[in-house]
Amino acid sequence: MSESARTIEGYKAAAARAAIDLVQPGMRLGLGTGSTAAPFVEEVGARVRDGLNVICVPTSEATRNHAEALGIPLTTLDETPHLDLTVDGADEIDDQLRLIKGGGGALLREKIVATASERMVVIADDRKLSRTLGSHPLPIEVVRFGLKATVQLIQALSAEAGCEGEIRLRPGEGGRPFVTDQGNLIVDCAFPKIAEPEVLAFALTRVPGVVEHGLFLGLCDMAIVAGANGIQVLKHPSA
Ligand SMILES: O=C(CO)[C@H](O)[C@H](O)COP(=O)(O)O
Repeated sequence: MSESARTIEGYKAAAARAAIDLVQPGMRLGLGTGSTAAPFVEEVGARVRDGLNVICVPTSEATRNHAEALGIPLTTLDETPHLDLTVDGADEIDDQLRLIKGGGGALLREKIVATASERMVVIADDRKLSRTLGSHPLPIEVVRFGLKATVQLIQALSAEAGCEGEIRLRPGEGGRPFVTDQGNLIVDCAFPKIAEPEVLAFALTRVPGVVEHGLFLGLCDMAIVAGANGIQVLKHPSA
């Protein structure tokens, strides 16, 4: 691993360590997905081994496997429909704590879990901060049926919402498309500048083949962002 990659991993771990201070005994937690959420899951696992009593809902099968291996008590939203806190990563964060998520393909469960939570806290390294969303392609989860028609409609309605760019089906292993935990596909939309995320989000709700999109708007209460100058905590104006 190069020096800069090691540094980025260090920032992710630092953000995860800072977030563990928000966890209180008895909490119902949502556990995010990705390389920044993973050290947070490790932190929760270490606290559980020390006797912390929490119950957690994972946002993906990968996180479920990780949490199970660490002995973290797990539940489901069917058993525990309301959570106290979800801690997750993000692909991009703007200054209003609007997010792009789904780089790891877990956006649907991540959005369901975040929405079921009293608070959502994002942990990230400072490369994820952005003045205007769009430096990371926007992932959209779509059903397999009618893929071409769905992509064309995403293209047309996104253009009306001021966003144009290449839309690619996310590749998976062995030349096959990537398949989400829900059995759907992901298309990644390279929209260089999403000036009005709410307008684009509304446009995408009009596409029947879209299951969910990776714009997380009004969901994130706080972002813990680590970088060369240490940790910065960004709070949503309403939090
Ligand atoms: O949305 C996600 C997974 O669907 C992740 O939170 C996002 O992709 C960030 O991942 P990482 O922490 O590995 O950069």
